[in-house]
Amino acid sequence: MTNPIQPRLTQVFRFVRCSYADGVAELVYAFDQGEELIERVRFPAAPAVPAENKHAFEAALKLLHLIAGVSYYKAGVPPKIELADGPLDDCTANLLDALYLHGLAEFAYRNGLDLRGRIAFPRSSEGRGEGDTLAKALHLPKRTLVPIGGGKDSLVAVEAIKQIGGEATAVWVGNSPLIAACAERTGLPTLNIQRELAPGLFELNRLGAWNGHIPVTAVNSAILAVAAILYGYDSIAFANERSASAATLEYEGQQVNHQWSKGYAFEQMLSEWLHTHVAVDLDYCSLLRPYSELAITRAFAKLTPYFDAFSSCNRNFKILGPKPADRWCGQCPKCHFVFLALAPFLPKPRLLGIFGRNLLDDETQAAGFDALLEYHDHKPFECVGEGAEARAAMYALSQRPEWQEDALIARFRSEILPQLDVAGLALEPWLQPSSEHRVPARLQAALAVIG
Ligand SMILES: CC(=O)N[C@H]1[C@@H](OP(=O)(O)OP(=O)(O)OC[C@H]2O[C@@H](n3ccc(=O)[nH]c3=O)[C@H](O)[C@@H]2O)O[C@H](CO)[C@@H](O)[C@@H]1O[C@H](C)C(=O)N[C@@H](C)C(=O)N[C@@H](CCC(=O)O)C(=O)O
Ligand SMILES: Nc1ncnc2c1ncn2[C@@H]1O[C@H](COP(=O)(O)OP(=O)(O)OP(=O)(O)O)[C@@H](O)[C@H]1O
Repeated sequence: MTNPIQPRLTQVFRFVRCSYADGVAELVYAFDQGEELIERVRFPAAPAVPAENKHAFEAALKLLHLIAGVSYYKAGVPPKIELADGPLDDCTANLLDALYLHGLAEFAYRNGLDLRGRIAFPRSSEGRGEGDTLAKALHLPKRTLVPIGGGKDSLVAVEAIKQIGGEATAVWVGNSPLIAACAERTGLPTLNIQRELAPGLFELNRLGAWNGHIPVTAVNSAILAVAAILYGYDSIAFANERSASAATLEYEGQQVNHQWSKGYAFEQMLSEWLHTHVAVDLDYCSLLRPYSELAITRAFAKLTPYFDAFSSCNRNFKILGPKPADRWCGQCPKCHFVFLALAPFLPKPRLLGIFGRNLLDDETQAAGFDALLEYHDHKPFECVGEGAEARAAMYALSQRPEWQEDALIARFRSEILPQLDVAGLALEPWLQPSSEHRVPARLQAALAVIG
């Protein structure tokens, strides 16, 4: 398919329409008068939507259309956004404005763009709307969709729900065999939803579209909200850690967070939106919200049955292009961080067995670990823990005889540690949960299992 428009010169981004039939949602967008861009989301063996749930389903589908548009909007970032269905109520417009501004903050920063003042979803002039009252209860079955990402976090969430006897389904979006293997290993019922980006987007990329990071967790969340109504689940429990709310860097007064749609601000906005627009008994939360990355790696270190199946290395999850030959590329910030964060909690040979090598005994990886520690660099644009957390893990290893000789630990001791205040390097505070979360009452027992 060809698209003759010059994406960076477009004036209007249009949400053209969305529809659903026979398990397939079609989300349609266009720039100016250009060709339609059609994303499809396939829900396998989807049951018919009962009449009493139709309104909720339509609302969730509409939100998915609005949220998934971020992949296409970013190709041109034109000055105007147009909605075929008319303006949004304040609550919806606030959610979308925030998501596009903060979820695209890394994209904007890396492309030298400033999106402040540019993103304004059309909103109804009355100023009030559906967001002011709760939606009706749908009496959804008491069971949980647990999204699986192939990495450690979602597996910690799965095992916690299993331990409290919660009814749950392991669900994932996309066709990653690695995620499928992890989902299978959970022993839970599984649900695999397929997502096909509009082929026209790749054509736009070839034509020189703006490109960069998008808030993919928001897209997955919206897909799962549709799935919850379709298949009948009263809760969606992500595995987004406390550290995900921390900015990657600050630039001209704006926080840039690679993980914005994994953060608590987005979780609160979306869960409130679902309660007011879809169903008051549909809960959206993160089961790992109270925990730091280090608390999660400590919990994961006990889950040995997953050690030969999981991977946190995002290079596995590319849609296009080559995947790493091994589950762990060993070169990227995720590999660096997960190696470092697991190290305090696993016997060294066990850790080296997972990664097939010792990343902390490889001098060529020094710059990568320095960035994690925020030493001479900012935190990488990746899903990694806070700098202070990485420093605490490094310090803990530097005190252990079995790690002291390794090249990067020895370098930490001689070069970096003398510049740090040891009082701020304890591991223990990172293992304490915070009280901030939106986990519904019936899943709260799972929190005690993790912590
Ligand atoms: C797998 C990955 O990390 N991809 C990021 C990478 O994309 P790349 O161009 O190298 O290859 P593909 O993933 O094959 O994508 C091809 C193009 O498709 C477009 N695109 C893809 C997915 C999508 O949902 N929307 C899209 O528009 C885009 O034009 C791609 O170039 O680099 C991109 C640019 O920085 C990233 O946007 C790709 O990230 C994916 C969306 C992705 O799934 N990334 C997750 C692993 C990820 O970053 N998760 C974050 C969560 C952040 C959040 O707030 O949700 C995390 O774990 O911290
Ligand atoms: N393809 C996917 N389908 C559904 N949910 C996903 C997908 N990829 C990631 N997620 C979910 O998004 C959240 C954030 O992903 P993240 O990559 O941080 O978690 P993870 O893969 O479980 O662990 P790790 O941090 O080790 O990579 C998790 O709840 C994860 O399950």
